[in-house]
Amino acid sequence: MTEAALTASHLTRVFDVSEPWLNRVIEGKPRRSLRAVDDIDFVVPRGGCLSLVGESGCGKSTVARLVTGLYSPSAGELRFAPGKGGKPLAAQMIFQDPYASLNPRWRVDAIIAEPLRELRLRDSEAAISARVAELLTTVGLSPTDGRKYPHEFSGGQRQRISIARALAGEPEFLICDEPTSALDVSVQAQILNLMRELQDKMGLTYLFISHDLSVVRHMSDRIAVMYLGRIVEEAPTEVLFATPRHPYTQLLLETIPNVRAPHRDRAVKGGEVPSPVNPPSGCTFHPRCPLADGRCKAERPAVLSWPDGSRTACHRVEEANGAPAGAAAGGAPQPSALRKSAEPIRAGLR
Ligand SMILES: Nc1ncnc2c1ncn2[C@@H]1O[C@H](COP(=O)(O)OP(=O)(O)OP(=O)(O)O)[C@@H](O)[C@H]1O
Repeated sequence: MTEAALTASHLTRVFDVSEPWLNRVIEGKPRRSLRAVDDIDFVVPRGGCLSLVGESGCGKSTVARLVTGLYSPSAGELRFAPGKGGKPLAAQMIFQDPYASLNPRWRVDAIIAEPLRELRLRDSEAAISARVAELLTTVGLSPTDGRKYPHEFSGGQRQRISIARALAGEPEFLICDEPTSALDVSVQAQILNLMRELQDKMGLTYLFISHDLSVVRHMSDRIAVMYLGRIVEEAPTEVLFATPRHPYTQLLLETIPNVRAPHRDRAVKGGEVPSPVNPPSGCTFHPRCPLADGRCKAERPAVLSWPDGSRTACHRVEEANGAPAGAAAGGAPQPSALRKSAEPIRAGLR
């Protein structure tokens, strides 16, 4: 059993998406709210990686912003374990688009030095320069690259610069929001390998966010699949890939091309994600679910925990499996043992 770095309990974020007051008064329209994150529980194991996966709009980035403190929860809570030396756990974010998140007018050494200066982590210019050079080397760049500007680098190199800047703040916890989705597949593998190496070397904890199960497969100890603001399945990575239980997880897995069907259509089948402003009744996945019946339309499924460490919110899974002695409703999962260091991620990922 591993210690938790972060525990989310009943985490909820509701946005007010009402029209302006005057329009509502004139046109008699009611207030409208959108449950971007709807009562979710998860644990990020210390020194491990939990990935959140799902289609666009399912609430992944909102969770990332809640964890970084950019948004506050509408309900529920986030509990961080203490960091090194009893200090609050230091978290840093790595963004999807390294170009947009790097100031184009600053040289790379100034970009990486900024957290060192702001957090007063080094007390002289010489010490700052030495640390910047060390960080550039750590992420596989050359200390002389510090003299260049972001536009002089490729996408993968820019993401290395973003990682170096994030590491400059000496974080223990990195929140990675689609860090490789703007990169070519072969470069994605290099960045994922670098992130895993850094995790092993520095004992970093990751909350990793992606719409692509194949990207998170090699990074994650556990994977949580989100749909319309809820976690519909959460399991140890190998369990999720070997025995995906939820019909939505199965749909997501079908979109991963494999050796036998490399050109498989990557769109998730079963139609569009419904509007979270006016979500479907019962199980919100029922309009797209090939297994849905009357109960799914009427009744919201509870989250059940299974003896293999997975959790699902699906009536049909519950009916197909019975409710075995080990299954229990609700509650945040326990952090389980972390994966062993695996083979390097190959170019192509899949
Ligand atoms: N500040 C906001 N105000 C109103 N609605 C918001 C706000 N931020 C997000 N939403 C809505 O919340 C839902 C979840 O959005 P979120 O960005 O978290 O999803 P996502 O899974 O990260 O999608 P993507 O991969 O496209 O970023 C969406 O319907 C989105 O329109």
